[in-house]
Amino acid sequence: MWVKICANTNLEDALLAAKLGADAVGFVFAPSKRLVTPAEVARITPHLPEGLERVGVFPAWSAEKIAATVREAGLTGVQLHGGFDPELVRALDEVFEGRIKIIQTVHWVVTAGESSEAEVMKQLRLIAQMPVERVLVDSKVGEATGGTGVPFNWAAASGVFAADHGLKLILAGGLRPENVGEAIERLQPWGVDVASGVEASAGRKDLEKVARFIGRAKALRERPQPPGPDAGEAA
Ligand SMILES: O=C(O)c1ccccc1N[C@@H]1O[C@H](COP(=O)(O)O)[C@@H](O)[C@H]1O
Repeated sequence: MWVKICANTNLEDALLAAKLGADAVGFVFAPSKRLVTPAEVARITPHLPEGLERVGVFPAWSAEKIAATVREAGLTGVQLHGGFDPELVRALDEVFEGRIKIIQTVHWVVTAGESSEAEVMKQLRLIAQMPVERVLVDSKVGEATGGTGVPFNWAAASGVFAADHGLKLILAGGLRPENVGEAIERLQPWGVDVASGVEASAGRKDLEKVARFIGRAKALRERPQPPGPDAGEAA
């Protein structure tokens, strides 16, 4: 199970996540209580272990601005959190020639009830035609598109996660040490991602919560995936 500990704001927390077995750490450049600047992240990433993925969470910026931030901050991945824009995905793939992992976020609008299922399914079919393997499904609550601490309806989402669209689905939204095991058992995602559920306060991680979250997630395995470029990297 691939695990990302997101919304880091300092070196201590990012190193803690790495030490406890996270596969990736995230840094939020979208409007957030956990917002960081490229310069701040540039002071953190040189001190992280080599194999640890460093993912920037971006709003709807241009490909040029995202690429400049990736370079300045020393990132290995981008999480496109400001909607699905095929042109942006193509432009980033071209600029980085596949060297950067792209995670496309799809939002499950929690107030939309079961109609979210059809909308998310539609977006996954479109994304499956793009040079993107990883898709993060996160809750949208009102205008808040991330870091909400609110899970979406896992029962309604079970068909989406069980469908064979050839994508690696990452579950996010309101995950915590207490519910991540149930979430994985019900949806069997390829990976999980958490921000607020492992915090002591906004932007500060809680050691014990991070340890319990990673321990629980790593104890469970994802659904077997078809072999691809990432095969075997998140066992
Ligand atoms: O974490 C944030 O503050 C944030 C703000 C704006 C966009 C994305 C953000 N984080 C992403 O949201 C998911 C879910 O957060 P939570 O676990 O429900 O608090 C998180 O994994 C980040 O990828």
